[in-house]
Amino acid sequence: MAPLGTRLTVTPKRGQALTATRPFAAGELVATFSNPILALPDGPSMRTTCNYCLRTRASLNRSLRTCSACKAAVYCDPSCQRAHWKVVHKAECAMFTRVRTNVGKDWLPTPTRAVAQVLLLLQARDAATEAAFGKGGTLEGNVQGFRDDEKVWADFELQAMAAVVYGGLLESEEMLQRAKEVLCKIQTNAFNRLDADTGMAGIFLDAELSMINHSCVPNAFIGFDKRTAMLRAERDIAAGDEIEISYIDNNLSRSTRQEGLRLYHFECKCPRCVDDLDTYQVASKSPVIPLNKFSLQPDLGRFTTTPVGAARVSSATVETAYKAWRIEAASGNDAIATQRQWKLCKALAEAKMWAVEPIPSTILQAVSVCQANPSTWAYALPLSCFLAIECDPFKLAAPFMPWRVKGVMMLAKLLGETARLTATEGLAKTCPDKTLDEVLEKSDQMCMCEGMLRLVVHWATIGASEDWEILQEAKEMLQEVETLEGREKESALLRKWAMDPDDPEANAFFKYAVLNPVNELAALAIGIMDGQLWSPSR
Ligand SMILES: C[S@@+](CC[C@H](N)C(=O)[O-])C[C@H]1O[C@@H](n2cnc3c(N)ncnc32)[C@H](O)[C@@H]1O
Repeated sequence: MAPLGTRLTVTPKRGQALTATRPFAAGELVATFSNPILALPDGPSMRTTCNYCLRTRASLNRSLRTCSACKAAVYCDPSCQRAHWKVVHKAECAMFTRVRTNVGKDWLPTPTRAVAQVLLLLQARDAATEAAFGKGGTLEGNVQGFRDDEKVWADFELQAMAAVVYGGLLESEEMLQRAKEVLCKIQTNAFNRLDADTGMAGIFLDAELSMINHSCVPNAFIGFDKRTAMLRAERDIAAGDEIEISYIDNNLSRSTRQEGLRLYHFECKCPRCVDDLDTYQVASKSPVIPLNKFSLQPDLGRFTTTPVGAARVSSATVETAYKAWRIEAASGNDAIATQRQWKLCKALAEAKMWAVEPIPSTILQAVSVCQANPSTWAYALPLSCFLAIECDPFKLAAPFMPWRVKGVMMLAKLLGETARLTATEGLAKTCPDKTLDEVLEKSDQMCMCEGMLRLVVHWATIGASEDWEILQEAKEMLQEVETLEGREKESALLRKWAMDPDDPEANAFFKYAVLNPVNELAALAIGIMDGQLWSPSR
């Protein structure tokens, strides 16, 4: 069954597909998926994450209760424990006693646990699991494709064996074969449930959601909230359009994307792949560009003319830089490693291709490096401004995309902090740079902060669920900032701008009080990356 507003179709070259039966506006929720067959945290984090609702101990800020039988699975409360027992833990609980006895561990690697769960649910004749994973089940497995890849298949054999042994299942050739087929289906259909807020991963598999095919220029995206996946339109979708999401980071170069898609066993024929388009070329064709009128990059012309006046570097150069960067990035993320990674971005930086990886990832990492050291802390602000105006809008042309909203929220928080320090004169003491200090001194950082918060509240309301932590936090901060004494006039103008960005007076104020200082700060970023960050001087 397909969710309301969609229907299942079958295409000759791509198998089953999900197609819209009515139009969806950009940002609109297409469907929610709350009854996954698999929803589990990654390996060892099953000890620090509620095994049912998948909220982490850190986000809940309290200790979790452990299953008294297996002493492995943990829960945030008795209702989650009962619900998990019903959906799967009843079948898998004894497995963890075996694991402890055999290898002295209280967790299993994610794929092993996932395969064991499916096999145990099949054994218990669970209807949904049978319909998806049973003989003639709905899920594509690309079994032959995996079998042809010797290295992958050898890996699958080990994982399948572990699932059968720890699952306490009959160790027959038939069971092992079945376990490998289950693994193929999981690999093809499960989502990496990357939690944007905590950075925690895990896997999520829902049989209906698995019907969605891939494109590197998708028209939809998925967000996760606890045990629910939400499918939203990334741009307007017309009735009759196939709904497509990206299985991988679609901003990476073509060969890196192809490497990521290898495990799905198909050749992507999207325009980005066929014409080998870079991030800017894709952004320039995006139908959601006009939404950026209400954003930190309201100069819509930039979407079609950027990078300005520079010769584009070839995709081969991008590939080489990214490959070298990936090796370097794996070696560390401290200041020295980040500086080395930045050097590998040189060719792209000279061409001003700021939104092309590995530049954004390196700058984002530099933000963390700055924040870890009091003498460089303030540099995080110009670097984040740069990401918000020169990288994120071109990588994610829709301003409601959660990663983009998160970047603006990061700025709001930094500004709240620098405003507090400037007011107490603490910033001048810690700010490592005179020019930065001067820009901050003359800017109204509270106005900038409020502008950011209004953007977050506006876009998160469109592209995320009401209880998204970032949205809640932004609303609370906005309430505080709005009610600060002495800023009634500024706040009224920003409120007016949020309601009508075309209002001349409000728009001019937003430009003067928010956009101009953000651009001035961003202008310092490359100098910081090229030198000051690594040898701060005053
Ligand atoms: C999650 S499933 C999607 C549903 C699948 N089409 C089916 O019939 O069950 C992933 C598999 O769908 C196919 N697929 C997804 N996107 C595709 C695309 N753009 N072109 C061709 N095949 C695609 C590949 O076989 C891939 O391994």
